[in-house]
Amino acid sequence: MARAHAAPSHLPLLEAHGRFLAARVDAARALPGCDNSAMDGWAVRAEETRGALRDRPARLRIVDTVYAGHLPRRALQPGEAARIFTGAPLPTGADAVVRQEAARPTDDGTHVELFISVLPGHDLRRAGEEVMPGAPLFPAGQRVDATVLGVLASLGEATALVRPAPRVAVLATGDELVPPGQPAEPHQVFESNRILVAALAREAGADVTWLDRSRDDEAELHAHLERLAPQVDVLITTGGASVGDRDCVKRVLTRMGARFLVDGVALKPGKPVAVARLGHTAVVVLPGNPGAATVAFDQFARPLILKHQGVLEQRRVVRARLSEARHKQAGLTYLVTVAALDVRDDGATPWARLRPQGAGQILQNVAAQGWAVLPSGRADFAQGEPVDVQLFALPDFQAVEAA
Ligand SMILES: Nc1nc2c(c(=O)[nH]1)N[C@H]1C(S)=C(S)[C@@H](COP(=O)(O)OP(=O)(O)OC[C@H]3O[C@@H](n4cnc5c(N)ncnc54)[C@H](O)[C@@H]3O)O[C@H]1N2
Ligand code: MOO
Repeated sequence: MARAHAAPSHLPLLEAHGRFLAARVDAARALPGCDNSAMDGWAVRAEETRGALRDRPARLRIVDTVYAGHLPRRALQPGEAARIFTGAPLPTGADAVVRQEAARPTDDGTHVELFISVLPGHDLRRAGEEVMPGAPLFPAGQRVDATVLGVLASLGEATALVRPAPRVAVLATGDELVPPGQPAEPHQVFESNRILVAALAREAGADVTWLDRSRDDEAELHAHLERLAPQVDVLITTGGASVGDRDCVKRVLTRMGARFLVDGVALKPGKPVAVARLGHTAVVVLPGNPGAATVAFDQFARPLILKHQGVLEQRRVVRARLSEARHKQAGLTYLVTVAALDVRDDGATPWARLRPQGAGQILQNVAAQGWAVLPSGRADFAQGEPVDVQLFALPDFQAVEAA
């Protein structure tokens, strides 16, 4: 879809949660910022602990107490030690810490006895040992999760440069649909796609600003589309995408001047999916079957929503063996829900535990791990046959230029 991403802006860290970095982040300071103690104990010169044992302790004069966030009052001279606490800066002259369990102050509090011998660097955290100033930390496209937020804050960043969430509207169509919470006859269907698709859109980073419903009536549908399209970046419809007499979504869009980039694909579930542009708005027409809507959203709407945020998602793909044989239409690629990857002791390749496939069913995708890809060109797949599985967890995101 030829559309520039939204301009990035600096958001307070918690508001940037779940978004994607619009530019690389380099470390603005060292981590840690200075040499400091890893333990509560005593800052010492390591050489002065040489040979120390419990019955032959090294004895040093206590000259200072250093707390985290405070500077030492003075440098350590030979024969001296400073009381020090975890995270407190190391006094000049000290090069090691002896933890307090291995030491004891004398009764008069003037000296400390050390029961172990330590080498320089013992129980210290060195300035820059984790991150050097200027080090490239996160690439553009990095997803801002909790761990990334923690790192940004520890570098002193109060904001992150991210693109705003694309605005998304979801319009469910169908005469048979009844909103949940109202009474329904057996021939009626509780409307579930709106909440399903809205939540999928949100999981892809969208700000779902509208949730509407239309009957299979061209004038009503037209009115909804005309009102919603200018207000959002991505408009997603469900139902009425196929060839039935009342499947009028594509017809109405065409009449409104939409340009179709995709209109039907060799994919199951999700075959009738379409992608179009209506003015500045990207429109994704999802099939009404919930299982088909889920796959079509995943393969067509999700990438669009992510692209608005400046990223291309790359899922991990693993080879796995089919837990059962499958027959399919040869001309279509099938995406079959994988409930789990099972590692058995019969080889290195895991087994993809397939769920029953039903475009009209809704349970198969709950807590799913990925899609098994049964490619077009063949009808029969044997049990145990290795195929590619697209995994949902831990994808890579790469920054992309606006098309
Ligand atoms: N003759 C043909 N018939 C069908 C074809 C075809 O190629 N030739 N394609 C089939 C495929 S594949 C799919 S997928 C479905 C999709 O059709 P539509 O997008 O037109 O969906 P509807 O007919 O409106 O609804 C299908 C099914 O889903 C239920 N539904 C719809 N919206 C919702 C909702 N918001 N919440 C819950 N359930 C919903 C609806 O009640 C129907 O049961 O077409 C095949 N037909
Ligand atoms: O594509 Mo439909 O999604 O096969 O049921």
